[in-house]
Amino acid sequence: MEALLLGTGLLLGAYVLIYYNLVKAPPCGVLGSLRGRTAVVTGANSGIGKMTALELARRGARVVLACRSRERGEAAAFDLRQESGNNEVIFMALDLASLTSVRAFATAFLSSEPRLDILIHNAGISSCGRTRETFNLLLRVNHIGPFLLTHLLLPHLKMCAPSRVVVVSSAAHRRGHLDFTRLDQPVVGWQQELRAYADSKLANVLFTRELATQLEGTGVTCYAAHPGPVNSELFLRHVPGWLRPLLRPLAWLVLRTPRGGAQTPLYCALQDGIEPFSGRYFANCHVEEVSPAARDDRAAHRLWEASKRLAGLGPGEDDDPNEEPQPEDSAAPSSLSTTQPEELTVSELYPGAQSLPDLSKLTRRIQVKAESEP
Ligand SMILES: NC(=O)c1ccc[n+]([C@@H]2O[C@H](COP(=O)([O-])OP(=O)(O)OC[C@H]3O[C@@H](n4cnc5c(N)ncnc54)[C@H](O)[C@@H]3O)[C@@H](O)[C@H]2O)c1
Repeated sequence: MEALLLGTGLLLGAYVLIYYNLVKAPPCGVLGSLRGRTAVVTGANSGIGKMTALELARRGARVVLACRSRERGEAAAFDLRQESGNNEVIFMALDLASLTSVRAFATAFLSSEPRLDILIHNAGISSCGRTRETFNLLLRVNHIGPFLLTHLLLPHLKMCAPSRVVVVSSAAHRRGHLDFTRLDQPVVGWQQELRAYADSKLANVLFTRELATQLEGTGVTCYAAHPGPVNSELFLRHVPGWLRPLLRPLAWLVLRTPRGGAQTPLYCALQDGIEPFSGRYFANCHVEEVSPAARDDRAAHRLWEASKRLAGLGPGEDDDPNEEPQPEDSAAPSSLSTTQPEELTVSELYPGAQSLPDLSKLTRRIQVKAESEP
């Protein structure tokens, strides 16, 4: 009897611990008005991206949902307009697997939208599904597409500085390893897919690191964000149909909600004062140290050069980091979000929400002089 009680107590304790640490992660997004600001969120028709877009819309931003499917993208835009009461939520077509589509999106965006303040690379895949491509589809969607999109949208980001780029990465980057001789090799079978997913998430962290270096002094900052383990369709949609009804309740029980998962990307997009951590990796709304492979500046630079080739960036298109940014819009506030007098502050709405990362816990970024590829 005692053993039974002890066992039940332990189980309950473990569940409460998991529930409050993982499922109910404290909201740490910042409240402030984003009126007059424009944000792009990729893959915003579901999961973490949809919740991220909702929070940005609630703060008054014009939000562009960059999604692959017109039907699902338009439906999400409709939902988000209803839920946020903000009519400035629109859909624009973007398929990150196609470099032509990325270019078409950038052309349409740059010609129709006068500004870009926040770019959130959220879209991602964990498997190739039934698609058989001649290239590494996971790297293409999770890294090369976002790499190209960032380059093409940089003129707007610079013009609107201070502006931000957030790359939704994953703790899976710790298992990643980049083999530069086989970067674009097609991925076959679930084991290779798992490895390629981790590699692409490592690419996200290294890309963010190098991007920060390239953008120093421009007022555009960037962050890699780990949303935590989230109950979304990312992995479930590739699980055999018969297994899904078993896994769904388990996932609901132990994983974070998409809204919880959106908190760290939102923090990176909105929190004032984190600019000195440009290029760093955040989890649970705190800056975190990454694995040695993910803080290797030489690898980051090598990946940058390889990505330029894989993204088909011509020499003229490679953004010149020394180029003078255009003058800041004098009407725009100097920080990304502005807390309006009539609005609630984070601590009023979410008591106990975390604020700035504890600077004393930070390990300095190791500066390794990047060398050009042999
Ligand atoms: N769910 C988790 O536990 C978890 C953990 C760590 C990181 N992440 C990351 O969070 C991000 C969002 O994932 P999620 O969990 O919300 O899953 P999700 O499957 O709900 O969202 C992924 C989104 O990306 C879109 N997408 C896929 N391929 C695309 C393409 N070719 N072009 C444009 N959009 C495309 C999908 O349509 C979908 O809207 C991903 O980058 C993922 O790697 C998720």
